[in-house]
Amino acid sequence: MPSGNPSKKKCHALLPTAGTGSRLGGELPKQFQQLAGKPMLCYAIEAFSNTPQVESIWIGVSPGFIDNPILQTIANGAKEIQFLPTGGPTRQETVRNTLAAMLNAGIAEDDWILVHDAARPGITPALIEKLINTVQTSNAGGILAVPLADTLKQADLDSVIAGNIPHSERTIPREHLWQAQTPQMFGLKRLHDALESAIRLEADVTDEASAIELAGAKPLLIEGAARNFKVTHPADWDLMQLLLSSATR
Ligand SMILES: Nc1ccn([C@@H]2O[C@H](COP(=O)(O)OP(=O)(O)OP(=O)(O)O)[C@@H](O)[C@H]2O)c(=O)n1
Ligand SMILES: C[C@](O)(CO)[C@H](O)COP(=O)(O)O
Repeated sequence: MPSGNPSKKKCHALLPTAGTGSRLGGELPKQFQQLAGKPMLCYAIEAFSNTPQVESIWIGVSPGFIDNPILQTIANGAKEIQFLPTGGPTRQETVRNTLAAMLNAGIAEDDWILVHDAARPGITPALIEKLINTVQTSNAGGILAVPLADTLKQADLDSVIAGNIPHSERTIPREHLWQAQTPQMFGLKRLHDALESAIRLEADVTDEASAIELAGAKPLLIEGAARNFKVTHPADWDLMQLLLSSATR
């Protein structure tokens, strides 16, 4: 468990931004495509820039993208932003590489890091502050998540409700089931070491909390919001376009 006075630790945003957006498609990776008038990445940068407790924003991009002029237009005037060529073959490797660069840059080992998908442009300063204010007093680390509202079904290979398993296992009880969102907030060195270990074990961790759980801890679940969904498929893009075109931020 990280030591030190939780209130003295600074908070920094880490935006893994090195994906190819293959499930969405398009000429550019989705985070750089125009969404409601600006590149999708701008929305997350603005939300963290407009959150007073967030000191700096670190953005891990593919090494091949680091000199792309689009990055300078995106960074224009926002809070202390660092673009880093730390993109890796998987999301968790991008996050691990960016955390290592932050340690090398002298960020304090027990400062808080909020890892947020560039693909979740619906994030707001209010949601970020809710996470910070809850986690900072606990030292445990935590994530935004939403309680599952739909009934979950187990499918078989023919995409029908699985008949080859006991009926009691076909409909998965949804009490205590949550859908993980981001930001996910943990101590810098603690998260780096947990991800390093998970990658070495070739564990399939698709979020930061999974690596922390693997290390034996139990992160807090803090209720997020439906608007903070991840833009993955074309239908998500269309829905987020509507939301951002009409919503007040
Ligand atoms: N090697 C990777 C893969 C993903 N990401 C980032 O992780 C976030 C969530 O990942 P996802 O929505 O899956 O993005 P992509 O991997 O780009 O999408 P796809 O799986 O459709 O290719 C995105 O901001 C993406 O840029 C990353 O930094 N490095
Ligand atoms: C981190 C995450 O957004 C939590 O739900 C999700 O695991 C990312 O998955 P992806 O396949 O890398 O988009």
